[in-house]
Amino acid sequence: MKNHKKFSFPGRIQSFVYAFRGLKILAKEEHNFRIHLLATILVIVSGLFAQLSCFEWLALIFAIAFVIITEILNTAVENLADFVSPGQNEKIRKVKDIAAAAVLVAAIVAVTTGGFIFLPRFSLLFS
Ligand SMILES: Nc1ncnc2c1ncn2[C@@H]1O[C@H](COP(=O)(O)OP(=O)(O)OP(=O)(O)O)[C@@H](O)[C@H]1O
Repeated sequence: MKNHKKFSFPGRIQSFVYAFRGLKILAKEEHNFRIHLLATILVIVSGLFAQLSCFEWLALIFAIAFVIITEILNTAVENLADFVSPGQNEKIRKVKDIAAAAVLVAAIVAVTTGGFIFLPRFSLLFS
C-alpha cells in the first residue's frame, strides 16, 4: 500500500535491497530466468570472440535487457494471477497468455538482432 512517507536515503537504499531480493527469487525459482541468464552469458562470450563494434554491443545489450525485463514482468503477473486465482480461470488464462506474448515479442526481437549481428560473421567463417 502506497503512503506518503518522507524522503530518506536509508528508505531508498532499502528499495534497492527489495529489488535485489526479487532478482534472487527469480534466479532461485524461475527456470526461464535461469535459461535467459545462460543465453546472456553465451551471447556475451560470443560477442567478445566476434569483436563487436560499440553500436553492436549496444543493440545486443538492449535486446538482452528487453527479454529479461519482459520475463521478470511476466513472472510477476503469473505470481499475482496464481495468488488471486489459484484455480483454473478463463480470465487468468487470457492474462497469462498476454503477458507471455510480451516475452515472445521480446525474444523475436532479440533473435533478429542477434541474427543481424552474428550471421554475417558466421557466413564469413564458413565461406
Ligand atoms: N489459473 C489458470 N487458469 C487458466 N489457464 C491457466 C492458468 N494458469 C495457467 N494457465 C495457462 O497455462 C499457461 C502457462 O501458465 P504458467 O503459469 O504455468 O506459465 P509458464 O509459462 O508455464 O510459466 P513457468 O514455466 O515460468 O512456471 C498460461 O499461459 C495459460 O494459458
